[in-house]
Amino acid sequence: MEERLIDINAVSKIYKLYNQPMDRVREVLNPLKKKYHKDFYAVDNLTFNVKRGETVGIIGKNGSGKSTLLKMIAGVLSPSSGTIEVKGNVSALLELGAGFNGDLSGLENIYLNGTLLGYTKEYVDNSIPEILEFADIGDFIYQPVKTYSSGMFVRLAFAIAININPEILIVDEALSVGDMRFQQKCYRKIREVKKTGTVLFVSHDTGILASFCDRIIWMDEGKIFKEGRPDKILDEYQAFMSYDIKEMQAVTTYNGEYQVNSEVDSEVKSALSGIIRAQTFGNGDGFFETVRLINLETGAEANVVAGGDKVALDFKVKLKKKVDMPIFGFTLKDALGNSVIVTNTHFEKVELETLESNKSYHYQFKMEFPYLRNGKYSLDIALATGTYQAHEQIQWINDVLVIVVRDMRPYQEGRGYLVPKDINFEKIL
Ligand SMILES: Nc1ncnc2c1ncn2[C@@H]1O[C@H](COP(=O)(O)OP(=O)(O)OP(=O)(O)O)[C@@H](O)[C@H]1O
Repeated sequence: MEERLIDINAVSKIYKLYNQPMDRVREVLNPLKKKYHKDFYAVDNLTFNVKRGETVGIIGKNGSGKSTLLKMIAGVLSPSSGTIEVKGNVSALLELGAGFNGDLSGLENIYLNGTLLGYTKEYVDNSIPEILEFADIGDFIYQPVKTYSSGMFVRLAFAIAININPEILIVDEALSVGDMRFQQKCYRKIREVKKTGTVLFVSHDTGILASFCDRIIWMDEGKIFKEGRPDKILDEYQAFMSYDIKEMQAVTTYNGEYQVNSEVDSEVKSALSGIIRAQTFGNGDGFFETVRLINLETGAEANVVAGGDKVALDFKVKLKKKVDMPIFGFTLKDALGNSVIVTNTHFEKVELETLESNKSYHYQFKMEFPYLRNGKYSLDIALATGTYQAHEQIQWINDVLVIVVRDMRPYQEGRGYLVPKDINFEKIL
């Protein structure tokens, strides 16, 4: 059986909320023990576990209870009810500078933190060279940490947390402060921790979560609202954050039945076969009847494309009600859900007529397909009404199309996102 490193059972954290500060005193002094407070559940009866080798991302809007949960796992806060069992040493990066004494130098704080985490002086002595190298803040290590910039703070905190070989690493949004190079260095280290232990992550960066996490827990009002694989949960979360939509309906993908061209090899076939069911949301005033990517030279449906192909995103919509100020748009995403192309009729400066009720319309976005690295991509399509700044979704469909990009030249593995069409290498004399 896989070993559980974190076991959380019916955990709640309740805060007493008073309407005014005096109510707290009134409550203490009241001879009849009258209540002057309301119970507020920051974390409400949560149960889940995390196994060794698993990385779990925690998402949710501000105030949904993420930090409270991580603090309880880290042992900084105690739950009001329920049990938390943690096996192994925990290293937590919670609020910036938590656990630091501002008047002590960086070096003294390393010892202070080491002791707080239960390590001997010898152990910390041995870890010092690695910590200093990782933090890379030079002579500032001898200065009081209250003089540090927020970036320096996080460098030192992370260097300590990661270099004492934690089995459970908890990172609460802290990394967003460091610069890009430092972040990359941290992510490499986090991958190492993941091999033998577990990492719990709070971040608003869905790209990072998609590339790191095996599982996402979406919290809302102190409860688990949804949990599952990143590709399933993160799209819905983004829709929720942008449009306040919590439930998407499942629809069958429009291109679920592929007529895979016989020249296409088995690798492409298998990429196309694992298609996820598309999900949709909107106010229901209209819907997409068909969505296809067409190769304009052959006229055929293009499930497999290469950079430079002339293609059209061809779609038909049917309106149930009249739609003023329509906007059509699409997003092409890579396999991790990162947006590669985002455009719409507003960006393309297209003025659209009012769409009449009970009518169907047929449009195409035509373009030369960009030169992207080989792989599987998916496409979202949407019809909205209003302006770019303030609009309502008529229908948005996630992952309506899955597209495989194939550059037929040999040895295309390991390329960056964009593959320039022609790069000439010249010797300058
Ligand atoms: N000491 C406290 N007393 C009363 N309420 C608190 C206390 N600490 C947190 N809360 C409340 O608990 C809820 C959850 O807070 P928490 O910081 O865990 O949310 P979060 O999901 O981490 O938010 P964010 O994304 O803003 O960091 C919030 O409504 C917050 O106001």
